[in-house]
Amino acid sequence: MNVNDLRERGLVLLGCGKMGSAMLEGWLKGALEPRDVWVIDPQPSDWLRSIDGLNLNADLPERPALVLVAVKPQMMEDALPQVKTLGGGGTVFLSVAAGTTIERYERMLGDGTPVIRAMPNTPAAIGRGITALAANAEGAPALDLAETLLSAVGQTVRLETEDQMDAVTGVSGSGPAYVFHLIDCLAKAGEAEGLPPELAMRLAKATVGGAGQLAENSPKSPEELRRDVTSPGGTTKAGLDVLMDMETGLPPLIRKTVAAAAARARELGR
Ligand SMILES: NC(=O)C1=CN([C@@H]2O[C@H](COP(=O)(O)OP(=O)(O)OC[C@H]3O[C@@H](n4cnc5c(N)ncnc54)[C@H](OP(=O)(O)O)[C@@H]3O)[C@@H](O)[C@H]2O)C=CC1
Ligand SMILES: O=C(O)[C@@H]1CCC=N1
Repeated sequence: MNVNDLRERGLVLLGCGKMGSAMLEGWLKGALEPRDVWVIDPQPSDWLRSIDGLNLNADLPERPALVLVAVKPQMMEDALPQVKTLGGGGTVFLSVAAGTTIERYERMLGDGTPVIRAMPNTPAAIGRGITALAANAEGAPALDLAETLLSAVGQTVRLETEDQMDAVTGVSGSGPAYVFHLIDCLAKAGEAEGLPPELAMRLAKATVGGAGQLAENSPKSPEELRRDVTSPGGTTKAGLDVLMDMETGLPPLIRKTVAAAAARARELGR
């Protein structure tokens, strides 16, 4: 199966909120035309309504090549029956729902349904996401196509086992929220040190954005890059002594944060 199959047979997007829209926006930049896509969403956004040629809450094609499931896990029981008849064969189901396991889809859609489970993140909205993928045996032949689709919105990575998906969710799926919170905390701390709010926020955003890009592009490890900032007996060392405390600093806090997100993903999957 390849992108031509999507164009010939259609792609159905079940749920088109933040994540579905980020991905659709990426595909419409070149991989697909609006007429190739059927969107099912009870309250379509103004942006969706404005796309000429998009099949919005229209009758579905008989055998679409792929159904992308982008509803919240809690809505799954209500949403999935709308595409249940497409289970059991030629249509591939690609899910981005946190926690919802491949086995649960097989139970809901019937044995033999090709299922790919994926975990993207919201930097997809600017083509800078990363998506992890895992498939059942029937879905494995469609992994190349899923990667092609998802690489329109950033990097992709295949997991060795689906079991890794909840940890991935805790790290990169939810991760952007941790980083946005870090930006807020950094700006608030700057304000507390006497900076005007707008300046503090501008400094915080540029620092996190620039450091993230440097970490991604540099041949040096984050640890080396951190050392480059840290002059002996200087200001950074004073700050890091607080941040890197193994009992009260960031390491135990981030460990607990990621563990809580992964545990919630496992819970949602039940
Ligand atoms: N946001 C993120 O950072 C990430 C999200 N995900 C996963 O993506 C999925 C979607 O999350 P997100 O985009 O944030 O959530 P949103 O709430 O923004 O999007 C879900 C969409 O599904 C719609 N919907 C609700 N019920 C139905 C139904 N019965 N049939 C069809 N559509 C329905 C909602 O409509 P309405 O608003 O009217 O209820 C909404 O537009 C989740 O499973 C989440 O785990 C994965 C990775 C990252
Ligand atoms: O918060 C959530 O459940 C979703 C999954 C990963 C990011 N957002």
